[in-house]
Amino acid sequence: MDVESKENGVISNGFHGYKEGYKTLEKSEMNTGRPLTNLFNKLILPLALVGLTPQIVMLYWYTNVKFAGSYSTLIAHFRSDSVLGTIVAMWNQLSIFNTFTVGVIFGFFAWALFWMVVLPGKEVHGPVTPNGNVPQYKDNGFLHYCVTMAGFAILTIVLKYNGLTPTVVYDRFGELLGFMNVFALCFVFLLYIKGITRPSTSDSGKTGGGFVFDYYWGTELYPRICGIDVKVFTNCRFGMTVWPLLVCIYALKSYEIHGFVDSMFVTTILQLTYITKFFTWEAGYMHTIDIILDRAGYYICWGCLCWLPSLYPIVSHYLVTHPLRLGTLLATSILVFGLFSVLINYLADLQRQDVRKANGDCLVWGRKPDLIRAKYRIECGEERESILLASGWWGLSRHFHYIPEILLSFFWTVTTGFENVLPYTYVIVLVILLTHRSFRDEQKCSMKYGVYWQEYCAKVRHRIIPFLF
Ligand SMILES: NC(=O)C1=CN([C@@H]2O[C@H](COP(=O)(O)OP(=O)(O)OC[C@H]3O[C@@H](n4cnc5c(N)ncnc54)[C@H](OP(=O)(O)O)[C@@H]3O)[C@@H](O)[C@H]2O)C=CC1
Ligand SMILES: CC(C)CCC[C@@H](C)[C@H]1CC[C@H]2C3=CC=C4C[C@@H](O)CC[C@]4(C)[C@H]3CC[C@]12C
Repeated sequence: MDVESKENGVISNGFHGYKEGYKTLEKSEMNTGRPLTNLFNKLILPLALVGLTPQIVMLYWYTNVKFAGSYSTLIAHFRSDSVLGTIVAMWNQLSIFNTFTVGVIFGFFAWALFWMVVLPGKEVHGPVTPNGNVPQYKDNGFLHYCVTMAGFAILTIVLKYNGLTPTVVYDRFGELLGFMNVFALCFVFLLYIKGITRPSTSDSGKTGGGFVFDYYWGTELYPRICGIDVKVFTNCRFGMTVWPLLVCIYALKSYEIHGFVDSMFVTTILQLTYITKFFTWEAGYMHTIDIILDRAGYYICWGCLCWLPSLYPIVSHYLVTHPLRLGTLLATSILVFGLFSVLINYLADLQRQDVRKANGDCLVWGRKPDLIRAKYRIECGEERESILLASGWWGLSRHFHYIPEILLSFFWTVTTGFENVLPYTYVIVLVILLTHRSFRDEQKCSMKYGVYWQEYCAKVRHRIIPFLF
């Protein structure tokens, strides 16, 4: 890094116009050169997502509480009362602006922001951005997670002694989600304005895709407000933290109604293990496309504020009203297979990281690793090198780690049995998300590494499923 100057917690390295492939990818995603495809990508798809997904997250909740977790009953209701009628009736039942919703949501924001600022952490850097900035982070995610879970345990005990319970969040989740939806839609609009008028860094501005696309995609890559990184807050300190809290609240609710239920126990352990794993690796997440490629717009910010809290804990939400006794053998088997899946996913992520850290001077599965020393050029002309691992987990397929990720979600879902499709929504969405993500990530890698990426693809022929896909 040449001259490093600090702009809002993001270091500017002096050579602007830097490119590791990301800028080109962003442009190619927006402009395909085909008018109809552009119209679809820039207007129709973002408009459909912004219009429909807020209703969809509300409908997950509504289907669970009003239609016994059955999509068929919801569809029957759509037929008798119309889709619009059902949605209007759903919103009419909710009073979303009240002291409870404001208190819970802003109280949690204050808690998360406070710990984000005060907890210590090593300074870590994200990759250099298209415009030559190097984002800085304080790696205190794991501490924040521990403090929050401990705080929740203490709050639960204090409330219990006062005849209260945190499961009121389950009882009034529709109101909270409704409020969060309105808040997130406004917040994303403010981010849109901020990116144009008061950007934190030079990785900002309109994309040229029009208002709808810019609202959906965002106008800034790394917005910071009063020194707080917006994406770290929405993705990690809100979305990924609310998920385990909701899982615990739903487990408590189930315990209040049914006592100990093994299916709820198994799904809770599996989800909490996965989330704990995420927080131990939070700094690694700063190198993924969510952070280095996706701007802070509707997709990522609304997604982490509303989509994640509604969809990701859906199995636990469903089990509150559908307790299923699995029996010791089945419960233990699902737990063991699930834990084994998290372990494989974790080991695959770790293997790639370790090989790069050791500059290839290590063993992979007891052998010298098969490596590609991939060269790439940054826009100022400087050449850099990175390692692509072509053996171990990364030699089985190019995104083998997605398989245990999907299997794990299947295992924590199969605890619900096979009565309804609704609890399987997350698994289904995850398969689509990860397949799409593998294409986006490979487009990025291909632009970054060129022939070296082709060499890797020639060595490791399959994208996700060995010998198949
Ligand atoms: N539950 C959910 O909703 C989701 C979960 N996930 C999980 O998050 C984690 C991160 O996944 P994801 O964001 O897709 O990113 P990955 O961990 O798959 O990382 C992709 C990056 O790794 C580098 N890379 C690719 N191939 C190799 C190789 N052979 N050797 C070394 N480096 C390589 C490239 O970056 P570089 O530029 O550094 O070379 C590439 O962009 C995973 O565990 C995944 O399962 C992901 C998405 C959604
Ligand atoms: C607009 C919506 C239809 C879609 C919103 C999608 C986002 C909420 C999610 C897109 C990618 C997701 C994630 C990526 C990687 C992750 C690492 C993993 O270890 C934990 C989960 C996650 C942070 C995950 C969270 C939701 C997304 C950002």
